[in-house]
Amino acid sequence: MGGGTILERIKEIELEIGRTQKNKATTTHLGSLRAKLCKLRRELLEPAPGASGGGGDGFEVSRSGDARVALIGFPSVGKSTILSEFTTTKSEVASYEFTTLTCIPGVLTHRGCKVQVLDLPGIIEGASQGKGRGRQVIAVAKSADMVLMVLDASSGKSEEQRRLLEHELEVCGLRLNKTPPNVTYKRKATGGISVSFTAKAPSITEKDICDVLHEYRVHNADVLVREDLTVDEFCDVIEANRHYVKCLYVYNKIDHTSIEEVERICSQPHCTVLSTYMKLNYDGLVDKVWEYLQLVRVYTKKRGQPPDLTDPLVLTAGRHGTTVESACLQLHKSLVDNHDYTFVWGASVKHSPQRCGLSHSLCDEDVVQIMVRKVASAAADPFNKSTAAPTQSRQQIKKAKKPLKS
Ligand SMILES: Nc1nc2c(ncn2[C@@H]2O[C@H](COP(=O)(O)OP(=O)(O)OP(=O)(O)O)[C@@H](O)[C@H]2O)c(=O)[nH]1
Ligand SMILES: [K+]
Ligand SMILES: [Mg+2]
Repeated sequence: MGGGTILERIKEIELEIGRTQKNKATTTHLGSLRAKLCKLRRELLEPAPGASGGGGDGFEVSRSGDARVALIGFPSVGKSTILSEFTTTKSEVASYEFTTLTCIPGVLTHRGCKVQVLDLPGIIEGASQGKGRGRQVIAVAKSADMVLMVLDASSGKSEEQRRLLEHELEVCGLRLNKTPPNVTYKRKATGGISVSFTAKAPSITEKDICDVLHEYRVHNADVLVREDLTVDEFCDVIEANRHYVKCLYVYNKIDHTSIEEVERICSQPHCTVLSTYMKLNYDGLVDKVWEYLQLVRVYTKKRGQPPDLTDPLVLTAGRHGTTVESACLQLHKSLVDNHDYTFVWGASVKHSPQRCGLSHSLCDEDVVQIMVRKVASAAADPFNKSTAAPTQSRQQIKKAKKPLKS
């Protein structure tokens, strides 16, 4: 035990987990094996100190547009065809595998938003361990707001390939269509371990949590569990570097499958079908992507004028949030510092317009008129460029307004 390469040790532990029957007597052992596995996988992914880290030839494509979608899939499932059909960029399409060797960006414009779509080389089993260009591809997937996992519905291997790819992404710290566990974990300097539950959690016990913490050599920490979670998910909380990404499974080439198969696919969650040959379900795919990205378009308006409906601010729930504050930040930081209130029209308010504070959550197609505090001679209209934005900070203003107590 303990010897061999990281990969060999991972294999060994996976085998042992497979061999160990799950029962009361073995839960501690299984928990500690799981935690060990998590640690080893992290070691595998983190380049050794001093090593180049497999970098250098990563696909650094700069982020542009309002959201980023990555096309992930085995070779020749039709990723480049999709990029070429749905964006104005043409990516080379061919019947042989590994046609695409690098990351090719395109832009999909929908409802006034620009979505960056990235075509990528095909990945295969073992990608997470550096097979092919797997690691670079997965690094791009991590940077995306959404993954389109493209599968070949005509191959008869789509389900197997899907499981393999899910495993590769999982091993690299991606969590598809999951939300971060609702657990607070705080390390401390002293005081030992304290675990409390505010919800029933049949999948994990206090002892499991203590065992995992012990494995991570954590001896002082507060843990508050607010929902049920597994030991693996608790390891995710400790590792704290997981990427929670939406994933839509796109079964392409349905021109080569039966109606029954199409029906089977469509009845599964997070799945849609496509045929680029017969141009089938293009609108369905774009609608799904739009639904998953949950982009919030916010139109700004100046006092006494109609809103500007041509150029929305686009907010994303995952990346920067969808509050009035996020909208202000996209325009200028001073709008947050000097924010007085914002008039909001639209679905996020009961009465239109409604005065809202910075923490108010906006909905798609809301209209906002941001009002800043009147400070000295500066005007309240942030969109009027002829009047300089107030330079005093909120604290300064508060101080100035506070009557002196004695
Ligand atoms: N029957 C059928 N074939 C398709 C469809 N979409 C793409 N193809 C074909 O599938 C083959 C592979 O397409 P590509 O777009 O190059 O696939 P890829 O996933 O980008 O492949 P790599 O870059 O090699 O990973 C090409 O011969 C395409 O013409 C489809 O909807 N139906
Ligand atoms: K190909
Ligand atoms: Mg390609």
